[in-house]
Amino acid sequence: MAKVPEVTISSNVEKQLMPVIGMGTCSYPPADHATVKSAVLEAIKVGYRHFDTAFAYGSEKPLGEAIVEALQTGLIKSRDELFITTKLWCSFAHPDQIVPACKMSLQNLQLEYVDMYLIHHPIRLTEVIRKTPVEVEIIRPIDLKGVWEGMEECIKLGLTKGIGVSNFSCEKLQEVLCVATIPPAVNQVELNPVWQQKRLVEFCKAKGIHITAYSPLGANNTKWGDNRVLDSDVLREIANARGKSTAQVALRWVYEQGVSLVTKSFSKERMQQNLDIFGWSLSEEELEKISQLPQRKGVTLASILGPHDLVLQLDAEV
Ligand SMILES: NC(=O)C1=CN([C@@H]2O[C@H](COP(=O)(O)OP(=O)(O)OC[C@H]3O[C@@H](n4cnc5c(N)ncnc54)[C@H](OP(=O)(O)O)[C@@H]3O)[C@@H](O)[C@H]2O)C=CC1
Ligand SMILES: O=C[C@H](O)[C@@H](O)[C@@H](O)[C@H](O)C(=O)O
Repeated sequence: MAKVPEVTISSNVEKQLMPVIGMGTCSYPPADHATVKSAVLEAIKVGYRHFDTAFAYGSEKPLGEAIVEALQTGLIKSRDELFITTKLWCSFAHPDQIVPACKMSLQNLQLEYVDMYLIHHPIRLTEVIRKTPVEVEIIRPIDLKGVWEGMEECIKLGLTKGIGVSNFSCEKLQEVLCVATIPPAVNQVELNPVWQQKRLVEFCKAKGIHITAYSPLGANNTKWGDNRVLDSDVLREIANARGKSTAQVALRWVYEQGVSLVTKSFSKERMQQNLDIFGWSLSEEELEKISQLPQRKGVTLASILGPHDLVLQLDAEV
């Protein structure tokens, strides 16, 4: 079984070890409960120990059930062997609702704590939504100071070991850093060869915030992604020359940026392939070719919530 390297995350209260590759659980079209549960069990079997979920994905419950079963069947000996990340949905991004929302996620997951709790997006919705896009009336700016205090409270109550953010620009991170007693440990953002995020990577490095890349394969075959990564001629040529798949070249490039990554596959063969990116590295020449790829953000909040002014403003920040 593959052993995935770990990265030390040290900007929160305790030092944490996070496996550099995590399994995503957001699928499109949304997978049913049984499919998510069996994919998680398969992922544990092939060596994944880091799982990424969110209230919004509806995958907390099947992930929790898979963990219970993995413990019962001895696939893992203790819950501590896993690194579990979940996220505060925008509908609960209000100071009074952070602790209850975290407790609700823990209940879904049947866990006493998560390893990382992230603010999913820097925006608030005043209602719990059942469908997207949403009406403009329910969109509000987020009270970052109040919300971050709630996140810090989750650590103090032992509900989570670490706290962080997702989809935050340099500007939004700076706002959090100005009010934080406990700085964010992680910023989970879209990052891949066609959206390299050089400025954000530099900024986070300087501030000691660890980046986790999502959609490292460009989220092909989903509503929010496209095939620009997996259909890239440059990546395919490198892959052919190396005897690797295009996906492995993309994931290896992401890993070489000094970040961790969460990628989703519910196929056993691709799960294994996506873990098999160690023991070789890209050459200077290959890195140079990849750095020249045309850049465009793939995942936008407007594609989820609708093209409302505040949402478009956030999408324009990088
Ligand atoms: N914080 C945030 O706002 C966001 C977080 N995320 C998180 O990041 C995770 C991963 O990102 P995601 O957007 O899913 O995109 P990915 O870049 O991981 O791409 C997933 C897609 O690629 C396919 N795939 C996986 N491996 C391979 C391979 N080796 N070769 C060819 N195709 C492959 C999968 O299909 P198949 O299953 O059939 O293999 C799926 O269609 C999510 O599941 C979620 O947990 C994602 C978006 C936003
Ligand atoms: O309803 C909203 C969705 O769950 C949205 O938040 C996700 O699709 C997001 O892009 C993610 O994957 O994190």
